[in-house]
Amino acid sequence: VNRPQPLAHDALPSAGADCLVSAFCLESASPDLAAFTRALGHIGRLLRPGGHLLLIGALGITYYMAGDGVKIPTVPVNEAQVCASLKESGYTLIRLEVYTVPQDMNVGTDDAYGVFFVKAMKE
Ligand SMILES: C[S@@+](CC[C@H](N)C(=O)[O-])C[C@H]1O[C@@H](n2cnc3c(N)ncnc32)[C@H](O)[C@@H]1O
Repeated sequence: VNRPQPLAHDALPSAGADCLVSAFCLESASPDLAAFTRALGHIGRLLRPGGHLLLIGALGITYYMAGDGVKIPTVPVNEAQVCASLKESGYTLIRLEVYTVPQDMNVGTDDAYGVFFVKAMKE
């Protein structure tokens, strides 16, 4: 997702995909908010105009543990930043839902305060 063309050029129909699903990837693959926004633009190139993006991600997350002592740094984003990044990358937001993580579910594997669920359309 850090590359302008994330997949081989013949991996999808030339018109682009109807729908793309990305879950808990962009905030872990992006070093900062600018890279998060660029990644949204990169994956958007895989979609046909009018195609839909279902994007799921963690809110406010700065790290997650991927195994014993393996701490993966992440970019913390909030709802407003996700909306702004989508707009900047050529999507129309259709729906945004947020799940707030209850305190007692925080067991130390990450520091997200919530999860966002987005449905957006590629312009
Ligand atoms: C927290 S895991 C989420 C895995 C899975 N999508 C899920 O929801 O359970 C983050 C995933 O992001 C993906 N990822 C990390 N860097 C990436 C990159 N530069 N390009 C594409 N995918 C990447 C890897 O597959 C990694 O397993």
